[in-house]
Amino acid sequence: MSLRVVDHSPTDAGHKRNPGFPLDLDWVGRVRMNRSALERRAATIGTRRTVKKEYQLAWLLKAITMIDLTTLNADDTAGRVERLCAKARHPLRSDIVDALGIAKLDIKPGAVCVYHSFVATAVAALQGTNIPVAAVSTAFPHGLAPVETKLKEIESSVADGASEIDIVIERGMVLRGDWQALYDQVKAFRKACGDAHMKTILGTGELATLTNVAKASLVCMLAGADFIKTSTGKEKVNANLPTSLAMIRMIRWFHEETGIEIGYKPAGGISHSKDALNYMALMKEELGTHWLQPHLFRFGASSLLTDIERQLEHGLTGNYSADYRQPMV
Ligand SMILES: O=C[C@H](O)COP(=O)(O)O
Repeated sequence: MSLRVVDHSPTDAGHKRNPGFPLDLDWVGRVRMNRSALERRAATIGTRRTVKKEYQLAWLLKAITMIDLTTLNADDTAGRVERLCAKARHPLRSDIVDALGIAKLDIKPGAVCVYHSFVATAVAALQGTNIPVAAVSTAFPHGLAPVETKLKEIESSVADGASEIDIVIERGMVLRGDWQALYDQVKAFRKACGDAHMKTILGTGELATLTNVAKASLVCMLAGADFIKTSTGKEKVNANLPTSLAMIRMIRWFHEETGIEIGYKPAGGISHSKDALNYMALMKEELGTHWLQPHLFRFGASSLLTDIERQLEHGLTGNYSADYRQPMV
């Protein structure tokens, strides 16, 4: 099968990391989001445009390179994390890779994402692959621990080899409108991350309004976030398209004002290929193809890869295989 595959190599050469900026409360005060307008716009994604046939397979392969392959369960074990890392090394069955003729592309996920306790296990299991390990540090998923404890957790994750840190903000700071407290804490987290890239989880389903989501996005970007991320996957409402639109528009505004490109990570409940394609279409339409690269876009997802693998097989054979043929962990 001849596949028109878009460029999968991460081209982050020349990417300037967010240095952080002073807290501009006047800018924060000017941020407003209109929920019904965002919902109307989001509803058009996936209806007006779809990618089909070999283009769809190419988009799905690209999606794999932007997945943070995740396990964040209370019953995680070293064995489960090792199996997840084995899947990260070989995200697609070899018969699918051969049939698509994509062995040379060496497709790998964006990162493996685990709790702090399993960072060392994942780093060891991924040795020699260049796949980064992301740790959810700072009292994930609630974020409610003394700041010193959270800073220590970040430092420990970095010491164990995590090169990406997903921090969670205290939702109460947003609900109280205490932007200074949020800024100060996220800035301290960024300092503790050092060279590790910081993704800032907002817990959007618990922030009450899209204006709050947008203001919190801005404050986190000003404080030095490399990525803004929707959810922990543990809130009642996780990633969705209207919320994504609010965050993506803040990324665009921030870029217009500062020239700095911030990454976006929707997370929680993204388990179908169609969802992945919708998020990618949204990114392309709002920020351009340039943003569809692993250093600027990630899916936080525990089961998306399984569905993508099934869709790729369906694209090749016309049949859907049973879930057990694409086991995750
Ligand atoms: O950050 C990642 C999320 O915890 C994954 O959520 P999920 O299990 O709903 O895919």
